[in-house]
Amino acid sequence: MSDLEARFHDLLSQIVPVDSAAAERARARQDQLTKPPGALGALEDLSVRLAAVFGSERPTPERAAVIVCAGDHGVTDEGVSAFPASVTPAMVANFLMDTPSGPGGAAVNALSRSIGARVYVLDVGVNAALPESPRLIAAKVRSGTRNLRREAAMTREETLQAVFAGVRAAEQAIADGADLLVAGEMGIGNTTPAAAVTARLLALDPADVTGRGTGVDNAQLDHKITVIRDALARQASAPTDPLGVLADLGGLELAAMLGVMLAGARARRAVILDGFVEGAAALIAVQLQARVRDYLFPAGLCAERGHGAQLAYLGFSPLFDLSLRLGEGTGGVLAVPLFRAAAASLREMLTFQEAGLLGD
Ligand SMILES: O=C(O)c1ccc[n+]([C@@H]2O[C@H](COP(=O)([O-])O)[C@@H](O)[C@H]2O)c1
Ligand SMILES: Cc1cc2nc[nH]c2cc1C
Repeated sequence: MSDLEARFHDLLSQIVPVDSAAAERARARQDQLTKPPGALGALEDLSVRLAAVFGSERPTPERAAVIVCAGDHGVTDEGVSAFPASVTPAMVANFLMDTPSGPGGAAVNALSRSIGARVYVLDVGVNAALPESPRLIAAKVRSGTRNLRREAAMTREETLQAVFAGVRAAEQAIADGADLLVAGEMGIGNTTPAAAVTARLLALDPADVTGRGTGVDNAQLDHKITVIRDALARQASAPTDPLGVLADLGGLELAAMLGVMLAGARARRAVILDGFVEGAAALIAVQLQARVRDYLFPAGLCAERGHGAQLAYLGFSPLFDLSLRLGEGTGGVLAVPLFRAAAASLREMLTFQEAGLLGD
């Protein structure tokens, strides 16, 4: 076993179960708050899950950070995206650009500013030199993956290097004060590896989990499904080895997001998922270590086909459906105010008894 693989197993074993006693106290408190029991709907369940993560029936998830993991994909040679691969470095430059409104001119920057979340940009595999920036975490493993239609996208070592880059980025965000981590990504072509990983890990037909990504037409969608079928037909990874599936069919930014999820869980922070690409990384995370599931939180249902199957497998109900299909972590960022509100209901609402509203 390589040194990295040994460290990876240590990381998995250091993830402890969430605090179910705190969850029970939070549930009991929700039931006594000045409202009909259950009237805050999904916010109540969210608050109870947050209590379990933070080990308190009065959780305080306030500071949010989004880690946008970026990488390129050799499979773009097959024409699986509506946009050229050059958009990946261009968008990363946009995430880092100084604008009159503040740092970053992309949707994730604007949405994050609107809710006071910090944006970290992590390069694990962009196929171009990037501008220097204090906001860029430079951890390029290689300049994009290999073409997964023809060969394994990454070696196991490359995969683990990208995972640990994600771990370090999450640890940096946590050291800077984040208690809500949003996993986000940028990588032209990455809905193809996300669909391939999902099909293999959930034993589903590629046609059922492959969507239009950035907006491919019907003919391109059929071709994309064929590319994924060819990748699966190489039979180079078994569903019983999720890390092997990630190396074979995944991508560098998927691996980095896995690292963000594992590091977040180890540090007992909540990790908010965005869309379909995050969902694929989450499947790997929970198949490697089932305890991670309780630290992961869905945001909205995204428009990419297959996201619903991922959430169903994970046992999550989405918080909203805004037909988002952008990526970057945008859906996760939009969910942050709901997390703060859910926790505030537990902390700040009075019980009937505290409010003196109890009849006799
Ligand atoms: O995460 C999602 O649900 C999602 C759905 C559709 C598109 N994306 C974004 O679009 C890019 C991938 O789309 P594509 O068509 O190039 O595979 C990548 O940069 C993602 O951030 C992301
Ligand atoms: C412009 C653009 C922005 C993106 N952000 C995430 N994926 C993207 C794909 C494109 C094409």
